[in-house]
Amino acid sequence: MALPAAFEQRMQRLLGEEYPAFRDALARPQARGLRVSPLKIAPEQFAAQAPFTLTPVPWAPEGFFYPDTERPGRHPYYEAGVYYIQEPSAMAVGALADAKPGERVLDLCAAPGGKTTHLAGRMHGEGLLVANEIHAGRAVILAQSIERMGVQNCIVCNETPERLARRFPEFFDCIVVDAPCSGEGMFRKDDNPAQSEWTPELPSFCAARQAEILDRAADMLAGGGRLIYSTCTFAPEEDEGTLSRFLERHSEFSVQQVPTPEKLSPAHPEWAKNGNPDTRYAFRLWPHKLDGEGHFAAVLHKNTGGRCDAPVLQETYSKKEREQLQTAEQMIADLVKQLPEGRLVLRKDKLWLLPEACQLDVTGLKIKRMGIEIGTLKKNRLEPAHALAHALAPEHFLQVCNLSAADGSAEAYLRGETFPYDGQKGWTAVAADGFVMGWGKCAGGIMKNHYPKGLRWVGK
Ligand SMILES: C[S@@+](CC[C@H](N)C(=O)[O-])C[C@H]1O[C@@H](n2cnc3c(N)ncnc32)[C@H](O)[C@@H]1O
Repeated sequence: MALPAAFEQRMQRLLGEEYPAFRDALARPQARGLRVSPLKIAPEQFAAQAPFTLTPVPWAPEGFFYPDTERPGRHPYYEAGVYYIQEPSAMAVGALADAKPGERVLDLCAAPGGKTTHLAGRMHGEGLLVANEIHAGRAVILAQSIERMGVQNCIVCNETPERLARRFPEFFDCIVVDAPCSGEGMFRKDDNPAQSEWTPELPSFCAARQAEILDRAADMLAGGGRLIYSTCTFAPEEDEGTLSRFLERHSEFSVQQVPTPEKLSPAHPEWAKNGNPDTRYAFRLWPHKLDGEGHFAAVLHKNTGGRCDAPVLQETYSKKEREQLQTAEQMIADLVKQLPEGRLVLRKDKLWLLPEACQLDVTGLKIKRMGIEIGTLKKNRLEPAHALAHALAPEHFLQVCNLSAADGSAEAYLRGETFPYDGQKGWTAVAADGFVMGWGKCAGGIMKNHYPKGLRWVGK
């Protein structure tokens, strides 16, 4: 693989004797990884029963390598949100963030959702997870990832860090800034435009943008909270450089000394101009030292400051809407045995369930989704949302039709096929080996397929 000459020269200068090993690693195929969602199954349990060859990723307990010859991204379990396909090094970020149930967590640069869904798995549906993406198109993809992974306690927004910071000063316990960067760590990845877009000036451009994003993250972090800064680049002008300049501007922050996860290496303050010595507590992930791409990650601690609350949701409904909500509650009882705790809200004809931590006043912000989408109210019926099928465990549905991934019946469902089914009339959750993929509607011994048309396996 040909690399940009200026990049090679810099890396040769920085790595010295190690450079040939680094260069050789970039010529080898990339490692493949998937991260199991604890919202669906305990990772070790899945590894024991999975139809793939999985070996643990040492720095992320939910993560596993799989061989290049296998395709877990084309499997009913993927569609059911059992795992997320994620580059193995990228899993270090969610592991270091270590989000806890009940916390208020913000993923500020979140699309397509790799880190967000990792954080969500650690939170087990408790607390508030805000996933933000500045680009509208990418925010749609982020919302789809959240839906597929069945995350209940997330607000997905499409905002600038500035506008969010004005709404949520000193609010979050944990903020992840997986920053837009020069992408040098991804030069090896298939179909990655990083290499063709790279110029010698890109790192300083990215570093300036990272500074602005991190400053807004600092505004939004509560005192005592942690800020995780990560990139997928080797450039010290970003990485240690961005961190050092941040620490200069923010005396209220320090780099937290966390135990070094297996295979991760210390960062290099001496590589950055005026590098702060404490940036040695940050981590580098090297492709010649582990099975993964290049990454950088640091955990920062905010030593001073308060913890503020944000205005809560105030919704008022007309008499007609109140009646609609009441009817909806009865119709929900025909779909599920029990919904998680939360407040039902009606937005136009759409019904959402907001867990308590998600009941925030978000007026004026661009919101893509919030809590659990329950369904759409049509004349005298409720059409359940696809998201609802992903959000609940099978035991919560009134009716479940369990297909098998091994005999091809789950795949046939994903292709949109109708099939004979001797079940009760009505909406039925359709699962692959106990992992719910979507809805079907049973009538007269036939299961009508309600897997969304846009998601169907065409030609697969
Ligand atoms: C490295 S990617 C995030 C990857 C994501 N965290 C994941 O794990 O799937 C960086 C993201 O930052 C977004 N971004 C670009 N410019 C930004 C800005 N000025 N403020 C906030 N986010 C920005 C990009 O659109 C991109 O989605």
